[in-house]
Amino acid sequence: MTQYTQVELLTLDGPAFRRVSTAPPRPATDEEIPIIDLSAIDGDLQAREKIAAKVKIAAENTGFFYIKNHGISEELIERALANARTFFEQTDEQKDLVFHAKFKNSVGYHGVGSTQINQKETKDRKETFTIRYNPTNDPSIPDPTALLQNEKYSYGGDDSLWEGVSHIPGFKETTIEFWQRRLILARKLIRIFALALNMPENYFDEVTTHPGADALYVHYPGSPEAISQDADTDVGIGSHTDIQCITLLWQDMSRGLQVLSASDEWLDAKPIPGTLVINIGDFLQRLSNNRFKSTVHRVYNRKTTSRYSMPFFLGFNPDSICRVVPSCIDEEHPALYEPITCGEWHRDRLALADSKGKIPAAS
Ligand SMILES: O=C(O)CCC(=O)C(=O)O
Ligand SMILES: [Fe+2]
Repeated sequence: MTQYTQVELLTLDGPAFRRVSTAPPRPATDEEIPIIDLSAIDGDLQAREKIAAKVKIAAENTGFFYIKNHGISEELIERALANARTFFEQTDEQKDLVFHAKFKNSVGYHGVGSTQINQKETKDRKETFTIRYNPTNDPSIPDPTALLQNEKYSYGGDDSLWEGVSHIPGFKETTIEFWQRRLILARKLIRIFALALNMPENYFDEVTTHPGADALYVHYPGSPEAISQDADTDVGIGSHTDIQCITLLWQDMSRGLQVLSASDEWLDAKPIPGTLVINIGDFLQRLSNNRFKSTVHRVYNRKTTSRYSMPFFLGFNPDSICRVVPSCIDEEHPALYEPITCGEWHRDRLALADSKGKIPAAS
């Protein structure tokens, strides 16, 4: 008989609990985590509606899917990965040149065990390098000056962040280029999500002009020997949901990403070459009146070798008030949530994690 335990999650309304089977993770079926082909995304509306129909099913089911033919070149991804490796292979002193506490908004370096995304589990066994939205790098912003003058959008400490990694050839250029390509792709995807919510495809355009856009390099070190069950730094990243709208994740071939299925079982979200993993975050779940699922996931790297991943988190403009999407409201489904800005939401969620004594590295 299936046995269950519970995962406890931090939410602004107090702790939330999710039932989860104690069985080891199993492979996901093609329905549970489908592969969606984006080759027609720049075609006509009808082609995008077809993609949206597939995204809708995935969003209402597991909340995770893979995308292929997403338009970001393997060459750029390999170049970004090489930079991530070079960065993490440095000495602690070199990595601390970009120690997060030197900058605003937690950008820069967080060391292994310095974060704990799930307070009921163990410290995260990962180190990260984080950048956030910077209007100067956004190809769709004609004049970033006005935005930069506003504290809310100001990236803060940008130049000094790049100074701390300037000894790594091409690091800044490649990191920004990869961020830009994902920002462009994320904006296309959010249009697909608008269609999937039965709204016009430009519905979210006005809230993605200067959106939250956090990009991380993540290194999960290998463990020299099997990690004992009671070690206090065990998992790669504990069970959690992402905070903002959608996540675009590149993962290497190590495996270790596990996703909680609609039937409360852990699924292996195995790496598939040429794909990115897309998942929905809490803010989009909220705007969809819980129609689209922000799904619990975690990473276990219990191998002796390193695992690398490169997530990108899209939010909406930090200052735009967002309300539950009208198509998700009817007499039987009244709006479950008040309007709120994504910035406030993100800040409160990060502060909640911080109040538990652990500074989150983003997401
Ligand atoms: O490293 C991964 O594969 C996933 C990381 C993740 O879930 C996160 O950073 O929110
Ligand atoms: Fe995540």
